[in-house]
Amino acid sequence: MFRRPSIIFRTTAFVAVVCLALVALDCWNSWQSRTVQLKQMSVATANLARAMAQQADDTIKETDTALIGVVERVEYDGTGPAALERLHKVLAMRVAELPQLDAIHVYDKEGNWVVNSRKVQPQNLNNAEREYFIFHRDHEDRGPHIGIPVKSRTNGKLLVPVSRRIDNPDGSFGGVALATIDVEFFTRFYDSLDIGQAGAVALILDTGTMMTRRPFSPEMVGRNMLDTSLYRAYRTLGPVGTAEIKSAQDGVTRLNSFRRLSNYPLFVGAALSKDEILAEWWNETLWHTGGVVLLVLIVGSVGWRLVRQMELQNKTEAELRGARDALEKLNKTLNTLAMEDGLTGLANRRQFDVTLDTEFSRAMRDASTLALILLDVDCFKQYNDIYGHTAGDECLQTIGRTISNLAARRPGDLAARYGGEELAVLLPNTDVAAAAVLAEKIRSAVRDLEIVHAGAPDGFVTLSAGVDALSPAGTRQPPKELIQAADRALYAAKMNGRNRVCTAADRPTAE
Ligand SMILES: Nc1nc2c(ncn2[C@@H]2O[C@H](COP(=O)(O)OP(=O)(O)OP(=O)(O)O)[C@@H](O)[C@H]2O)c(=O)[nH]1
Repeated sequence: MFRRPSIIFRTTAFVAVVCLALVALDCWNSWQSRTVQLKQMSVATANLARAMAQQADDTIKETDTALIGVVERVEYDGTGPAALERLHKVLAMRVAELPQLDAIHVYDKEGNWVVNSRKVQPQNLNNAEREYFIFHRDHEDRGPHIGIPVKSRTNGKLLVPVSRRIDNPDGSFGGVALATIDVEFFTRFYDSLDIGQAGAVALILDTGTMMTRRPFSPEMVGRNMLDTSLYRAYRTLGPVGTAEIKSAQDGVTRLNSFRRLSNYPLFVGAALSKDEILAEWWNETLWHTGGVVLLVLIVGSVGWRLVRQMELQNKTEAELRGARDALEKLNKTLNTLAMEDGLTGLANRRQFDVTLDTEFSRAMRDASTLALILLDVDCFKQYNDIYGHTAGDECLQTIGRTISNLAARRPGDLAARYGGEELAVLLPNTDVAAAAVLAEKIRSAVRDLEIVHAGAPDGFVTLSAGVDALSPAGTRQPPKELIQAADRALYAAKMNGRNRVCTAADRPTAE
């Protein structure tokens, strides 16, 4: 059977649910705003990578366009003294126009320096061992080639070589045209980007060689990046993608976006530190978590006080109920004590008087009968004298029990101690004859107890009884007269030799 939980349990559960709901709501809210923050930053890094890729693409495109012109001139004008003089001027002009360029060079098929954009034209220098030279010598491909970064022989700068092959009229290898982009050009652009303290960006060759990066360090230029997580992510997810990567170098976890250049075999990577991305979110989260904790504490403490109050109220109510029950019990006991005879356990005189009045009125009202038996222990003075007062008390108790067992069978019947050794039985709706029969039963039962009484005529304790009753047709008379009539009958019983029942007509019914 389902038992409804107590109000205290329900209140405690309600407060607990409210507190938990507040905490859960705050956690969910915080997690949502963290997800949004990371998503926004992912878009931001992707946009950054797009801008970097565009810048690198444009820079190389401009450089390559200049190279195409140079190759065309050399292939058509040749490398005679007049042509070289004109070419030198053109090269110087191109370099002056394009801020990213450090220089433009032309090498013959042996790698010897033919002409360049600088004012001074060094003699007897050879670049045949450079990677880009070897590439063009061995490949007939006429497209641009982005080489691995080199250090300038003339000014020591770090340079990104962009080169094209020059063919002889018969299609054989005739030399190389080279334009070098200053690494610092990219570095300056990357420094202008807002990527926080721990952010990083890089320009990397598709083959895994680092061109440049921010934070910049000269040793990183030309480094092989094949083993890095960024390169692996690019290879796996590329040409465009985003990945969360923990740096092996500085241990910082970053949100990386990478993108391949549209026209050249390079890719850029843009990364923002996750800690920096989430710094503001952390700040906000700490504030409202503090607020929620405070709220939970307030709700919890108010709830706790409420529950305590209820417990106290319940306890007080239980105590009051207990006190009321105890009082009722005490009242009952007092009532019983007030209405009961302490020795025999029968009703006392007070109760007898009250009941007589009540039953008398009822009998008059209903024109019914009401009988009264008065009983008196015979020669009781002698009994006390012979056996002592305590034995006398015990004898009265025994007689009381016997009367109680025989009389008072019906709800309205009442057996009472009328006074001293005198007892009474009140019987509503009973006539004299029926009362006399009951009186005889009592007398006989007491005699049959065979309580030895050396002072009594037949050696045992006996009773005498007087019986009378109101008749329905009788005239109205006070209850006192019923008692007097029964008493007269009792007197008659005594006079006629005791141990007998007499009615008001003074006729003994037993010997
Ligand atoms: N032990 C004891 N004796 C009581 C009690 N109440 C009354 N008595 C005694 O009962 C005796 C009544 O004596 P009496 O009125 O002379 O009558 P009796 O000796 O019974 O003689 P009859 O009534 O004429 O047979 C008195 O001695 C009372 O002291 C009681 O509660 N206990």
